[in-house]
Amino acid sequence: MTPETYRGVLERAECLISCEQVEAALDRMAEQLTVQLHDKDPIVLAVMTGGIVTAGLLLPRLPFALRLNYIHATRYRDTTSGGTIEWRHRPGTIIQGENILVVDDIFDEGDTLTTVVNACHEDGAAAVTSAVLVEKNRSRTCTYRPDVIGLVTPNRYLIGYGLDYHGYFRNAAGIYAIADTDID
Ligand SMILES: O=P(O)(O)OC[C@H]1O[C@H](OP(=O)(O)OP(=O)(O)O)[C@H](O)[C@@H]1O
Ligand SMILES: Nc1nc2[nH]cnc2c(=O)[nH]1
Repeated sequence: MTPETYRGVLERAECLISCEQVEAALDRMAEQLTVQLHDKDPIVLAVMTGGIVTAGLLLPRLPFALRLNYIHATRYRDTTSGGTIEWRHRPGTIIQGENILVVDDIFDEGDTLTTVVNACHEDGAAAVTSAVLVEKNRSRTCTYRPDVIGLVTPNRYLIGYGLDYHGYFRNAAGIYAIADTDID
């Protein structure tokens, strides 16, 4: 992406959620997760790639024994619309008999989290809890819902706090909706 394009996308984007609001949402998520998991010795699975930002911000807020690992299923692959799920890393036997916490940045159509949670059950997890920073306010065909949700946003294409546009803007400070004219 050229520096001009980068600047233009950011200038045209609308800030929907400030850093302060995201931090407050993370505090609330951590409180709920602490109640649910403080004595469960969970393995946290960050859903790569965007989920590492939410996981990284959440972990220091969780004052109990846990281990960190990752899982990688992707369906957007540098585009703004979802396709078929592609597996890049599935942890397999290490999750057998364990309490799993799956952490992702966004629940949009819901296919990614549904697939990841189902895979954890198939691979023998004792229990699976899920947490997402953002849920879009939209209709969806999947019936699964995350256990813990930080924020609810309008159904627009979002960037920031792990959410990318063509691989960029995961580091944007705040959650922004890109302009309709930038959606491809
Ligand atoms: O609810 P869904 O419609 O399935 O979309 C949610 C998924 O989309 C994004 O992942 P993406 O496939 O873009 O990979 P990324 O994390 O590398 O950006 C996001 O991080 C979620 O995992
Ligand atoms: N960056 C980004 N990734 C997504 N994956 C699913 N929905 C979104 C979205 O709104 N923004």
